[in-house]
Amino acid sequence: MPSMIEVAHLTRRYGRYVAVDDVSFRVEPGTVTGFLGPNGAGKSTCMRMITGLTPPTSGTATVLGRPYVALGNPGRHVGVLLDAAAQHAGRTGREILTLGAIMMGLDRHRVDEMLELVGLTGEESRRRLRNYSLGMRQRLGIAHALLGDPQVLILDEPANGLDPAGIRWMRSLLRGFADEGGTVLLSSHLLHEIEVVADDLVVIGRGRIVANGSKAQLMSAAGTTVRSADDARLATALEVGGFQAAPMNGGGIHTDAEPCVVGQLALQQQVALLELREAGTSGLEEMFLQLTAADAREGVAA
Ligand SMILES: Nc1ncnc2c1ncn2[C@@H]1O[C@H](COP(=O)(O)OP(=O)(O)OP(=O)(O)O)[C@@H](O)[C@H]1O
Repeated sequence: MPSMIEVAHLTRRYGRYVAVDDVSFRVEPGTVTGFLGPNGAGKSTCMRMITGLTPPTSGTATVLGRPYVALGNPGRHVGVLLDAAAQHAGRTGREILTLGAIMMGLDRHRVDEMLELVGLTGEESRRRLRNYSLGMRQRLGIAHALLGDPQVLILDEPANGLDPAGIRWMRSLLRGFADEGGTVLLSSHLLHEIEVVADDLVVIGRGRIVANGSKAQLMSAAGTTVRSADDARLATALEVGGFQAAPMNGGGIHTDAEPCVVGQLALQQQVALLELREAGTSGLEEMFLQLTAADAREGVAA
């Protein structure tokens, strides 16, 4: 089956500044792909190029096998949420959805269905957007993206402004969408926000892809965490053995050696182990921070 979204060597320069640098990835049908990167990494610029809002300096992006702008009535194929604040502040939520429905040639009852789906009440739908909280704008944006019953969703930081219950709701909505064969590309600057729902991850730092694969692949490559009675001695033994050994926040060591190797080395060194496990999620977080730390453009000083 062809990829639903295909990005090939996408590059965008602003003057001499390279915001997106030779980015390539694919998003497969029936999956949620998390597009992860720190602030300023180039996620929004990529998504704007995929949806035809920003012309690339070079490279191509296709959705459903065509450039987005070449899709007839694109909202019926691809649901897009790029900036939840970008809607007209003087319109009510209901008006925004109704206009969308008219433009896409949809039955008006879709508007009520979508309002109900995203949990906006009748009263809320009649408020003007300027009086919406960020979370309500996100819900409305998701309703707008889903209005045309698309096969593909492209959502830029949709969890921004949602409370924990809202984030959980959104995850189950997106999971359900993908399980029924839909395709989701979802960006975030926070791993924990999307790792539960993502099947695949594309990690971007300073405009470049720094990791790309299934979550399971990336997790298994995420190494081992160990706590012992003598971390310094164990770390030295690991390094002598050719492995990396980095101290973790709050104690313990993160290493690229497998748990059985760490156990053997600890035995040789007669260092008592207190805890030994595959790093999994915490390793993924560690890897995300390491991969992007050198690439973060903002954040450290903030
Ligand atoms: N129109 C523009 N003119 C000049 N620079 C731009 C423009 N749009 C984006 N950039 C720069 O390109 C870089 C990537 O921005 P982008 O918004 O794509 O990042 P992001 O990963 O989406 O980050 P965030 O999570 O902060 O939105 C940033 O340094 C940004 O300042």
